[in-house]
Amino acid sequence: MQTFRLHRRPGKQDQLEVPLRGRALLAHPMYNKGTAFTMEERRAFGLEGMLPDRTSSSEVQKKRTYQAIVRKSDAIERYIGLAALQDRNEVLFYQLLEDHLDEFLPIVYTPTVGQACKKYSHIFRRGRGLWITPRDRGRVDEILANAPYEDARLIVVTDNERILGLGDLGAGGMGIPIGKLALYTVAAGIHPSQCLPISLDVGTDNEELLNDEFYVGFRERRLRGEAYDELVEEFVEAVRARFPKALLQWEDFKKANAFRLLDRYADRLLSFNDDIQGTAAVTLAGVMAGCRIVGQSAREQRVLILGGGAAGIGIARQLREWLRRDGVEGEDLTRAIAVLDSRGLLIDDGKLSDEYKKEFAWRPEDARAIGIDPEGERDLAAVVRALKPTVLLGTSGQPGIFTEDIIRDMQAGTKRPIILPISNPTANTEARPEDLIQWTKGRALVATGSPFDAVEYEGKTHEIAQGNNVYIFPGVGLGALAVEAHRITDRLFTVAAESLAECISEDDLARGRLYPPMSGLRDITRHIAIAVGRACIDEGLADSDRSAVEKRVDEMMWQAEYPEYVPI
Ligand SMILES: O=C([O-])CC(=O)C(=O)O
Ligand SMILES: [Mg+2]
Repeated sequence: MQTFRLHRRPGKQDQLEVPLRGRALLAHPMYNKGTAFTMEERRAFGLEGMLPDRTSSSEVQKKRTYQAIVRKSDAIERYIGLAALQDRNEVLFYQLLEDHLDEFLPIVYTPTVGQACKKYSHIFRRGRGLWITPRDRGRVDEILANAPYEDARLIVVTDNERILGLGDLGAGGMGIPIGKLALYTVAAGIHPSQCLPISLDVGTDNEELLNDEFYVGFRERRLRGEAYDELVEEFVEAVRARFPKALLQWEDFKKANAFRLLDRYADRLLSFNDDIQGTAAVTLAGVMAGCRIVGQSAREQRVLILGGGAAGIGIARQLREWLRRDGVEGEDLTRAIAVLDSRGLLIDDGKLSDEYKKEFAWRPEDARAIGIDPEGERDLAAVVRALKPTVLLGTSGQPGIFTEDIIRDMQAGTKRPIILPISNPTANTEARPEDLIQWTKGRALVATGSPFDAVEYEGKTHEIAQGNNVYIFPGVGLGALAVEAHRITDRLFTVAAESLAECISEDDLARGRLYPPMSGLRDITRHIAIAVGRACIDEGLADSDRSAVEKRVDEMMWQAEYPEYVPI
């Protein structure tokens, strides 16, 4: 493996010692500058004659490339164009992403990334990241040794079984770790060479994929049970041995595996589950903002969560702590949070098979106390009528399930309902913001998981903020890495949620926004990272110097710029 040594020169362009020449340099996505190579660099690195004459300034190169992308009218074509750019020139890719975050985030991330995952085998160009299949049992470490860089600090891994709200997408799920890591670089400045996307391609139960002649993944039914656990175990041990400083983010595992793996490895590996913990923190911050707007405290809230999966239960845990901190306890605490799965309100009637759901199951007498017959109707409509929630959260992936009737029933019990249909991508959202605003005559406070345009209602503009874990995971990751934390806990996500809430201005709140504008993502991430880093030290999860956290965070945040190249 070649060494690229960077020399920082404050006030001047950094210098990079580059061990490559000629074609190898042009073909290296991390170090290729394309037409931005200067005449001196072309001479020094054997590139003369390999590029057209004129050196582009970074500005001109960005402008030209931007136009080449936005010329494509189709979102998936833009995705393909950006992915190709990432594979050709990473500095330029990150410059464009940062300069046009509002425009390109919905391409490299939800919703378009969902489409790209679905079509993965049909649009496949070049592999990125690593795949591990059941055939690699016994030699996972050899696969990790093939990572393009030695110093992985951030690993996002999926087994593809619950990609966004789209379900089992087999090998196509790789788009998600790639997209999440691109955001780690944009938001937290984690250097691209320290990011490693991994797919545990353990097969798929998606018939369409199994029957698709173009399917590029491991064409078998999903590995399950002990064999699955053994493969994951080998994988985790190989990560610990090869990348001892890395943080691992579990992403888009289906609920049972999501909870099991998080619990099993939380004490052995610097790791967290983004869908359980990241989504919970971003939701808490949004609910806190909603309460500030309506001038209410936590203890005045009744929360209904539709979705008993990773996100729903994670949110319930984070909100329960929030209520507890505000003095809610005992039965009041149980009855302040209703979680509904596909069978309706979770009730401990001896038929609940998922262990993690039991935490939030009501006793039959609790249900009766609000007028729900445990043996009778306990679906969304019935529970909304009985509970009169002030906060309605959707993590079910079921489009349109928050109907007009349900929202009207909710509004009968609260003046300004807080409603977050956060399932992704766009087509899986539980309700469209424009409908929610209309049905509630402009009173609902709304945020969604995927991006939506602002809604005009009776001359007023309602901005729809995006309640997506992208506000959280980069800051938690950066903060933990900056202080070399050895563990991640739920408490750090509470800190992240509170720090995110601090970034919302009075002006945002006055406009009904539950989150700050996405364009400030880098500053928000820095703010969260500093708070998380300090919390790691306070909680005994890291041994670093508390007064140095801010400096460490700033040192870690890479900016996508070309250094000057010098030959070794
Ligand atoms: O990827 C996103 O946009 C948020 C997320 O984690 C999910 O929906 O699974
Ligand atoms: Mg996810």
